[in-house]
Amino acid sequence: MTFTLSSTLASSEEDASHKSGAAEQDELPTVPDRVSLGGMPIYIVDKRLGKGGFGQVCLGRRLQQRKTTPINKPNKVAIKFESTASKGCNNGGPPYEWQVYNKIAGCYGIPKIYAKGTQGGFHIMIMELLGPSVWDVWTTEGQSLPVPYVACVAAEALRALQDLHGRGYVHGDIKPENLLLGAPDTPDATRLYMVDLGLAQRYTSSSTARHLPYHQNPNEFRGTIRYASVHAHLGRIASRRDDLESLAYTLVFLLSGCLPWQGFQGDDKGYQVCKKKMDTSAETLCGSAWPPAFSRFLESVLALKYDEEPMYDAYMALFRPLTGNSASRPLTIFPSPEKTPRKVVGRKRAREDSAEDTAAELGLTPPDSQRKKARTGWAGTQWITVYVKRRPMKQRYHFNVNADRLSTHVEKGYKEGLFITAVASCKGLWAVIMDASAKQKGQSYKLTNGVFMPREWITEKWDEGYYITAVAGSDNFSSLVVMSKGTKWTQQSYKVDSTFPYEWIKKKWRENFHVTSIGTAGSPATKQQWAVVMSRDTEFRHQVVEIDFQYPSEGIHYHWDKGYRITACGATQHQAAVVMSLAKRSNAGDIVQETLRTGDFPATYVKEKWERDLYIDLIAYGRTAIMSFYPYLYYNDAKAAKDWLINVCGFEHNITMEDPDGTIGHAEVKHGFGVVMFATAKPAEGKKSPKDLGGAETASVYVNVKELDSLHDRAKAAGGNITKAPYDTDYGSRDFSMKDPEGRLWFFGTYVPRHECPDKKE
Ligand SMILES: Nc1ncnc2c1ncn2[C@@H]1O[C@H](COP(=O)(O)OP(=O)(O)OP(=O)(O)O)[C@@H](O)[C@H]1O
Repeated sequence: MTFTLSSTLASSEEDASHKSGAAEQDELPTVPDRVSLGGMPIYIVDKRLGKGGFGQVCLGRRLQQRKTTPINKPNKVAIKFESTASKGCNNGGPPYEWQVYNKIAGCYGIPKIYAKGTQGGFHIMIMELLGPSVWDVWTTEGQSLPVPYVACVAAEALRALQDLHGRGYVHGDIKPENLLLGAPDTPDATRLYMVDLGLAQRYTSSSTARHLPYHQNPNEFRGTIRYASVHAHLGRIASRRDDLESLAYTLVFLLSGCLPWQGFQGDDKGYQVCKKKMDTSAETLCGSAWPPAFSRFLESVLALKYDEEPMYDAYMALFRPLTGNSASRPLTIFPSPEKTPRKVVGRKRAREDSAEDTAAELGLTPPDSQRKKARTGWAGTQWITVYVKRRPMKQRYHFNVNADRLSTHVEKGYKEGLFITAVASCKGLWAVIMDASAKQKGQSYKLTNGVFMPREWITEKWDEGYYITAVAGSDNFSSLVVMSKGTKWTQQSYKVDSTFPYEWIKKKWRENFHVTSIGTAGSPATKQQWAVVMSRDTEFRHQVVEIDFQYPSEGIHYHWDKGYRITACGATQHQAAVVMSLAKRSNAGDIVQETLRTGDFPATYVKEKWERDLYIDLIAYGRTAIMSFYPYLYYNDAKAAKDWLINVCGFEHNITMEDPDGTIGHAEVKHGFGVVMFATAKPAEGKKSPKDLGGAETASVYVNVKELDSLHDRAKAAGGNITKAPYDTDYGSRDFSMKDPEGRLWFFGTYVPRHECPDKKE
């Protein structure tokens, strides 16, 4: 069983490659040479079939072989030994896995358990003998399996998961090593089974059968890094969607032989892998080499909510057409449910279309315009502003403030009786919110140059009775720390760390501290740092942390509904963290709160919010989103560009040509965020254009966003050269550009998070 915290997990997935090795035989405790459990015949222990983190599985042969045996006392069995001293057993008690097997007996695709007992210092489970794992088959077949095989694995694993989930459990460790075939030379040799329930967990309450409440424990990880869902990496309580995400990664691994996040090493391997998963869209991962069913499945699974019931039947229906006909099918698959024949009007559908259509019919693929993209593969940074409804009051905001100008604004505010309530930094400039909400008796602030959190100054101010009430850091580690007098807090402590210091927060929670501010500094080019400030005797009763590689919308809504409100937030360029608190006051849950994410500082929106008595309470700038991306191609001969794409890069779909009329157009990205402006290089009279392109004779080729990654890869494979775009466009962040082998074709993409994303709890 794999059951370790993230820091110790690095080796667990690598274990997969050296299961059942004779060379390792000696490292394991010697198991008895025969097993005799009450009610069962005696079994001679034969060769080892496999081993895991805590146990080993051996072949058992019945001492007295019979021509015919009762179904539950076969001649050959698998015997799983786990030392009673093993960490997987609770104080020598039976392994946790046994409980799960008891609860789910008879589940589709789970091996039969004949007996369990203890003998000679081992917990012993006698189970149905199975054959090689899908990992073994993948290895023998040259580290990639054909589509029909993988589609069968998909369909069968889905059926087994449907049954397991139906019984209130999630598996928690779906991977090729835990998917086994039936015993060779038996009628079940081509059936698929799921083993290793050591990480299985209930996701429903055993008494009410209702879904367990949502919760995130950042830093807590169970599973195997390579196949774990992003939610598992982020420490969210396991739910059905996690098994399906792991299954999707398993399928891609079986098809393609590798996953893009393999090869990370070091202490932060789990973090790096998770980040890479978040930055990889379903289209990129599944590529265009495989039938679209795989990316449809992944895309749909990634969009599942915490407690949403997956559409197992629809998923199975996606894969079934790819499994081949029943005579040639490499694995036995569960018969498809009775289906009303679909009326096909017009043309005869190609196989790939039929998977698409099935998915659409089953509601898996809503039209692009409605589809909420879980991961589009491009990180984006935005302003996050959190608003709270208050009695009418004066509030002022300043943004894009240069260090030299800061004091002018602040002093002016102080003269008007306002205090700084929130600060943030974006691209080396500062944002400051001042208002009359704080019941403060005095305030002091310090702007440092290149030093994140000026310890000496903070200590001095603490001694004078001030507490940190707001903090922000910039890309070069300069910081703006605001300390105030008049809070009811009695003690304060802060921690600066390159990873979000959740363990420290948990320790401080136990000492009656609560998070009161968060600041971040650094950029991807340097190390990033979090500063978390915690204070004692706050107005909070309980806090939770939501952290993600995008704005953690689901967790925020869940906790809003439970009466929590956002009381601190911060974001680096990789992650956003939100702290939500339950106040001691019983009516605190009535507080109206809204959030907004915007590409630019939300100046115009703030005014509109003020009209509704909503005032900025918190502000941060950092990564909030996986952006939609609208690429465009620019070439001085559009036809040649198209030819190059189609004939050399093998790029077929969704290319539309536009006349080189020199006008500026704009396109709305249908899913996700963003209105992206684009322009041809020859500007029309009086219109804006990208800076360095004016005057060239050009045409543009617009490429559907979905094709970007495959285009990118194919062009690279065809000898294209990918470079950084040489200029910033007027319309947003530059990203990258690409030339064909002759240096002719320019391809560049840009994303602009111009679209506002409001979120509210009233
Ligand atoms: N019923 C079975 N028949 C044949 N081989 C089996 C059977 N059950 C398990 N094995 C083999 O033993 C290996 C380890 O089994 P299992 O995963 O249940 O053990 P574990 O100690 O819980 O492993 P891990 O630490 O990887 O979670 C499997 O990968 C498989 O190769």
